[in-house]
Amino acid sequence: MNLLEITLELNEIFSLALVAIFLILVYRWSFTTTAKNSPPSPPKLPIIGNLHQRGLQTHRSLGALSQRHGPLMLLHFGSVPVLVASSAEVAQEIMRTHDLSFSDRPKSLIYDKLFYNQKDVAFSPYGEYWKQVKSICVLNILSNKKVRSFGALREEEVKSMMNEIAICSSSSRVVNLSKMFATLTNDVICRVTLGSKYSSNDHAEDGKTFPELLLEFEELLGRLNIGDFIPWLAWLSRVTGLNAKLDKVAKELDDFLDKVIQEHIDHGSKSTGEDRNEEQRDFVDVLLEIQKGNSLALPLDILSIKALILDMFVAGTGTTYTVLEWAMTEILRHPRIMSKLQNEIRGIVGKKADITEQDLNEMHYLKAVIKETLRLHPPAPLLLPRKSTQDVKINGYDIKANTQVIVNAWQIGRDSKSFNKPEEYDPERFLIHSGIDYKGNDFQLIPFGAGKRICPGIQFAMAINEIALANLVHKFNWALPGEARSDDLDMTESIAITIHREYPLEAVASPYSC
Ligand code: HEM
Repeated sequence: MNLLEITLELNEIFSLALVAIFLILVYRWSFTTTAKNSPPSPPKLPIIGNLHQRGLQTHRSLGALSQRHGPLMLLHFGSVPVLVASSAEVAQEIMRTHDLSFSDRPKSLIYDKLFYNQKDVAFSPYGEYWKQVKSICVLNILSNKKVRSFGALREEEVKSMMNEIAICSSSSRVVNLSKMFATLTNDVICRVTLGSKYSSNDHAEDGKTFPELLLEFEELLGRLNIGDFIPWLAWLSRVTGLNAKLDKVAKELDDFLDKVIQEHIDHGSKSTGEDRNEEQRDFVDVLLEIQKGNSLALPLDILSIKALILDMFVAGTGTTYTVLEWAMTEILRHPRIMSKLQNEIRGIVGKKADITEQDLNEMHYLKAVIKETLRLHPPAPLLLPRKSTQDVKINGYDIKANTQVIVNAWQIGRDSKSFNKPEEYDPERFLIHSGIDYKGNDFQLIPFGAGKRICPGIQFAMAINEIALANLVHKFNWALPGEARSDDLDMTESIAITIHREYPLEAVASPYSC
């Protein structure tokens, strides 16, 4: 989101706030309609409700509000009731005890336009279609077996990143780690999904690369569309340009996907025929085969195929590389942790040239570093929004059907009831409590969500992150550029659905020889 767009969004919210203040005077502050047995709510304004309290970094604003109103809060975004969960206990009530009642996703103009009427997995309403497409993705890309089968491909891409770093290092150039991580993740997902890389050299018609298009897409996903919450103000999205921008980016990506699918169809037997073994077939091949086989309860149309391909990139790329970005940021800020990690990895790998998956299993400190990064910097701090499908009671409070639900994983990870000195980056805590994991059973650490809607890409993402981070700290010693000290490292977060660093992470690498 650029400055102009942020200003527009702020203007939009600000004008709405002014209108609302006027109405408050008109109604002589007589606007109180919250039901008796609802969870605690901060006071709301007419029309906009609590929209003005979302802030640009919504996880932080909601976190601060929850400190005042408690871990189960009911807000109103316009006319939409929004339940906010900010403790492990409440998250468990929502995503385990009442999981089925909270497994739906809300509708939104943004998701509709970007994901072919929410035909992807992530934004699809709960139901048979969602079950079918989720299991297609798990079976063909995301299962443990599939993730293991991509091991060689992952290693090749990590090697290619290490070579790039070695080149920078030999010419004393600063390494733009953020860019390297984005390319690595994009290349792995491209090869698995589309069969080849579409990175910095492949330009769409207007000169944008595929990763650039994805970045714009991701930024749009994090935008606020007032019309989703105040339906009679839906026209505002046309005035602010949001509608036009959504159409433009959706069209650009649609053209790109058409091109890729057509290439697969044109290659005919080469791409989809039996002469290619299971390992050689990419996700597009598999989806086209499924479509041709026509054996599904709900047939896959071409829009579903495009939505599923897009999901793998949008749900998988930014989320995965942001973990590497924040992990390297934190260990550059904490030299003691960096050297402890290097000692572990160098001790296990010894004089071998390459790190194997078997080696990774022994790297407990590496895993603790990744867990601690996910705790303090969950890539999707508010997970993805959910919606209740029936009336439910939580902690004695009545929650009505059609209430939107936000689980603040960012705030939950910083709860002093669960973690000692929660603001400190301290991977050791996960050596002591090594049983705490992020797979949806320990509600104090839920960067991937939990329950039926849990992220199916955990293994896929962690396989990339572990091998990449292990190689980075094994093969190089790292320092900040110039005279910068670890305390100087900028920690500003971006404003998007996935929280990256606002400014790229840059560092200087010097080769390590054992
Ligand atoms: C560190 C990396 C990742 C993080 C932190 C992450 C996080 C999340 C979160 C928070 C959700 C929503 C869960 C909920 O509603 O409870 C989600 C859903 C999803 N993720 Fe991930 N994700 C990551 C990587 C991936 C990867 C690599 C893929 C695929 C290549 C992927 C595919 C999906 C899909 C398809 C969904 C939708 C699931 C559903 O609605 O049923 N994710 N992810």
